Amino acid sequence: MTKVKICGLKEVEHVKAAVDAGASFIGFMFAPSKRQITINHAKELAKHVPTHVKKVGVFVNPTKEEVCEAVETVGLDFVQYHGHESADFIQELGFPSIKAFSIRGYEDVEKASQYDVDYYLFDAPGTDFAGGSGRVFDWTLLEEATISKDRVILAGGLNCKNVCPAIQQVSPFGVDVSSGVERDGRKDADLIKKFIQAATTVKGVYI
Ligand SMILES: O=C(O)c1ccccc1N[C@@H]1O[C@H](COP(=O)(O)O)[C@@H](O)[C@H]1O
Repeated sequence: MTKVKICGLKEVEHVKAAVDAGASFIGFMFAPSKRQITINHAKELAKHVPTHVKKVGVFVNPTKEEVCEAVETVGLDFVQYHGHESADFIQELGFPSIKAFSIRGYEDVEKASQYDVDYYLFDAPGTDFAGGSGRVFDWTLLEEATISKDRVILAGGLNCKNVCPAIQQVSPFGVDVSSGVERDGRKDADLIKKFIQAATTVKGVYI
């Protein structure tokens, strides 16, 4: 079954909706974004996340101190690096990690092989911020990827309508969504539920 990460949560109601609907990962944004929250805010939200659902902190070019403080205070299970962090930087910090790659062309997909991380997240390039633009990239660019599919998380403009064809085409380990489960700039419990239902009932080609 394809795993789902619901990203950019800010309200307890939406954390509960994601957990109840079967999300495997919940993402808290610590980087500049309209979804950015403080470490203390995330700590409060984290109280509503059971241990089987993994808490992910999303950062863009953070300092080591920022990452360590958030991991310790919130009890993060994974750190998502969504900027230009080097493989050495991620390695030195040593936390379970997800590295995001903004895909403009195949050369961006190839960059993934330079990293030794738990999951490789392929996303569309950001617009105002480093990610979370709600834009889709060309999924056919992943066809030649050398990274094992069971380490791939697909992101970028996914929603309740396109998540099934996306999974059928790419067969990723997981899918990640932010804009696609929002209405008028705010997360929507009904869309979260519909997205998770769609993503977890469709079968990929390889998984
Ligand atoms: O969500 C954001 O605002 C954001 C800002 C900076 C870096 C990453 C961000 N979000 C990540 O991008 C994916 C895709 O978002 P979308 O579904 O296209 O809106 C999101 O899931 C986050 O992992």
